[in-house]
Amino acid sequence: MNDVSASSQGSYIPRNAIDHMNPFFYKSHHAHTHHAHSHHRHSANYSYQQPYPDTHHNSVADQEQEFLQTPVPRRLSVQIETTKPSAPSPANSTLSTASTAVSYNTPPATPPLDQSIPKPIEDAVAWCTARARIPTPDGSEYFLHIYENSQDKKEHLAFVFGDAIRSKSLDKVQWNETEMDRAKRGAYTGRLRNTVSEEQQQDMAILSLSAESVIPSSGTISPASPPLVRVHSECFTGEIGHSARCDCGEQLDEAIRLMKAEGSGVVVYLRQEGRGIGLAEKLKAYNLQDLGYDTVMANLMLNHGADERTYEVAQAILEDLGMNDIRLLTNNPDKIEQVEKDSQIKVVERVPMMPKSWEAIEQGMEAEFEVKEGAVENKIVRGKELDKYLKVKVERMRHLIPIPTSMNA
Ligand SMILES: Nc1nc2c(ncn2[C@@H]2O[C@H](COP(=O)(O)OP(=O)(O)OP(=O)(O)O)[C@@H](O)[C@H]2O)c(=O)[nH]1
Repeated sequence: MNDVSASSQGSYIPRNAIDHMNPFFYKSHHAHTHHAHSHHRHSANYSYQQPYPDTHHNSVADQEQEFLQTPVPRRLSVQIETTKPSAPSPANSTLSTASTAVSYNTPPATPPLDQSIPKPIEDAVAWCTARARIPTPDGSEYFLHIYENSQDKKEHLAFVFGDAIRSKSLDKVQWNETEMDRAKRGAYTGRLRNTVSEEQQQDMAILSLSAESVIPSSGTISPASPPLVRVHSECFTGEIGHSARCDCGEQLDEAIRLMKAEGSGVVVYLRQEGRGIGLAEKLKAYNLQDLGYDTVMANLMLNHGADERTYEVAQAILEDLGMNDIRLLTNNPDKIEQVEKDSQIKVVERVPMMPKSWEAIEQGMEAEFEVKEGAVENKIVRGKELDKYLKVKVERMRHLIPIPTSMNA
């Protein structure tokens, strides 16, 4: 476990990060992290580990194959040593690709938080502070819910489709509030109607709500089958930035489309950009990906875990929305485990999210599958970078998507 392997070329990768490259490692290891970490904190334990296996002996394809088979930690659970190891010789301190060379010879200045200190176990609580109707271009609509919570300061969101799904915390009557106060924060059933005349629009003193102002709900009250749920993590680049590096925008659109079609469902939109590492760190990871490292390795090289997301807030939001049995839109088995863990929520069905371009390839429709140049209205993505990213998710992050047979050849 603690042996140090020195390679002739390479970067500072803590040996333990390599030893523990197992997607199940975080959970199984958690119980004894304290001992393990306190040990590592006091022993200089860096190694100059090549990010890819020895380039002198294997072909690039062999190296990639070998590397892809190395399981990865869900979160990085090693301590970075405070004692600086002896400096590598210049020859050992360069990561290079055919066209680029990047110096990488200093250990990270800021060690990650000490995850060996057990956090107090407390249940997350989430409460809805505002809700409003959002009409969409095809004439359908949903209610956007904003949540605060006991775990962080971020504004997590829920897109709620259909009138049957209600937020308990939103509907709760607050002390001294008027019907107008409730209407302002979205705590009404049905729809609000425009009953304000043009003259009244200038008069801010009119703060009452008439009976005609609310149109009662005409929708179904209880959905027939367990509702569709998507627990989605923020991806600025994929959802707003038209990036073809990932399928996040396409997945969000598809989840919304399916829920509109069913007339019911919830997208919990978590502000966990970059699998929890944040946008700035994700951009750094993209630079490493441009140098040839995959999405998992790039995170590890930045001293992050492969996936640092947590799902307690999602559970709390789903519980507030009265969810019990759900059909979860995901390819990610880790997400299913995390959403169900110690909660009332049960994933009774996993609804796969097949990437559109892979679906087209599998159906022999690749030629017909077209992404309009500069298209922004639909977020269907395709391309070599997307293919590589998706393959890594299947091979190293346990994602349950069949790789098109033509890509395995
Ligand atoms: N660090 C990092 N994050 C990424 C990268 N590409 C996308 N993301 C983030 O990954 C998250 C989405 O993760 P995915 O793996 O696509 O999906 P998932 O939510 O785990 O699984 P599904 O439910 O099957 O979609 C979002 O927070 C994105 O910002 C990347 O290359 N590096």
